[in-house]
Amino acid sequence: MTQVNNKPPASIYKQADTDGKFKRQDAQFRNTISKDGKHQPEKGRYLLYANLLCPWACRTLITRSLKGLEDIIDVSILHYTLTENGWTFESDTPEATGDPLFGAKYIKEIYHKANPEYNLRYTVPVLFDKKLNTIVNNESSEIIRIFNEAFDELLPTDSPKRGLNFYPEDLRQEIDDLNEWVYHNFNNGVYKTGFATKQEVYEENVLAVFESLDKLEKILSDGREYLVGGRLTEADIRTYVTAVRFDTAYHTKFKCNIKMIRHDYPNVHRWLRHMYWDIPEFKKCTNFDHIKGGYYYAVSDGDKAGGVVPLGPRPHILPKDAADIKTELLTIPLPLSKENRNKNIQVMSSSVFHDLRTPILYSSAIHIGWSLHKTRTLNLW
Ligand SMILES: N[C@@H](CCC(=O)N[C@@H](CS)C(=O)NCC(=O)O)C(=O)O
Repeated sequence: MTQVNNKPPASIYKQADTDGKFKRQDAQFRNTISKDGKHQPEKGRYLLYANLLCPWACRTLITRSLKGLEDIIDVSILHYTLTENGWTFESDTPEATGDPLFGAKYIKEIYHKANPEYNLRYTVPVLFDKKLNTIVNNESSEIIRIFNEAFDELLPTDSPKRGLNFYPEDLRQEIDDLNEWVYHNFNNGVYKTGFATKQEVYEENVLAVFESLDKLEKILSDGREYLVGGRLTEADIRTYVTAVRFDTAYHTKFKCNIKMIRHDYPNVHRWLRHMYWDIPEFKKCTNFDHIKGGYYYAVSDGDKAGGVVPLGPRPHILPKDAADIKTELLTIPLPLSKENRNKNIQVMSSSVFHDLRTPILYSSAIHIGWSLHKTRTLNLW
C-alpha cells in the first residue's frame, strides 16, 4: 500500500532541505512481478516509463535490453524537460514517445491513476501494470532485479539472453558490497553534491564522489574488464549510468570538477569505454543530447536562463583507441539549439589530451589550442 505521509516541496525544483542537504525520497510503490503474485509475468502487460537523462531510468532500460525484454515489456520515453508539473510527455525530440496508454501530459497523471492521493515527487522510472491499471514499482534498483528474474521463461527457448543473470547467487555478496558505497558516494553522491546549498555540505559530498572514483580506479587497475567476478553484472550497470554522465554533466552542472574521468582515471575510462563501445545495449540506452539537455535545462531550478547547454566536452565519449597522440579536425553538428541544428562547426579535437602527460606535449597542446582560439576556430577539447 502506498504511503503518502508528507507534502511535496512548494516547488518541484527545490531539492535541498534547509540544512543544505539533498535527501532522496524513498520510492513508494514497491511491488514485484512473480508467477504466484498479483502481478504475473505476461508479454505486453507492463510498460516502463523512463527518460534518457535519468541514470536510474537508464539502468532499467539497459537491463531490459540486456535481458532481451524489448518485445515483452513496452517502453514510453518522456521528454527531458522538468516542468512545475514534473516530467512531461512532450514529444519534440525524436526519442520521446508520448504516453501510449492514456495520452497523459505529465508523469504525475500516471501516479494518480495508481493512487489519486499521491502527492510526493513524481519520479521516473515507473513500471506500470496495464491489466490492473496501477504502478508495480518505481524504485529502479528493484525494477532491474524484476527484469533480471521474472520474465526469463517468456523468452524464446533458443534466445541467447534466456538464463542471463546479472545478479548471480555466487557474486551477490560482492555485488551488494560494491553497490552500497557506489550508490551512496557515486550514484547518489553526485546529486548530493550538485544539490547542496551549503558550502560544507558540498565539500563533504564532492570529496566522497572523488574518493569513490579513486576506489573504482584502484579496483580496475589490475586491467579487469568488469567490476565483479570477471563477468558483466548489475554492479557494472549501476556504476556505468553515473560514469557515462560524469564528464558531460556532473563535472560541470553538479560542480564535480576536481577531476574528469577522461583525463584522470585511465582505468575507469578504459572500463567505461568498454561498456559503451563493446556492449551494444549500453550505447543504445545512452543519449548524450538528452543527458545534457536534461541536466542543463531540467536541473536548472526552473530558471530557463540557467539552462544554457555547454557544447563540450567533445567528443562526449572518446573512442576506445584514443591512445595515440593525434589532433584532428572534426565536424560536429550542434545538437540542441533549434537555430543551429542544421549548421556544422569545425572543431579541434585533441581527443587524447589525457595522454599528453609530459610538460612539453602539454604545452604544445595548449599552444595549439591557444592559436586556434586566436584564429577564432572553436577549440573544444
Ligand atoms: N529511487 C528512485 C529515484 C528516481 C529519481 O529520483 N528520478 C529522478 C530523475 S533522475 C526524478 O524523476 N526526479 C523528479 C523529481 O524529483 O521531481 C529510483 O532509483 O528509481
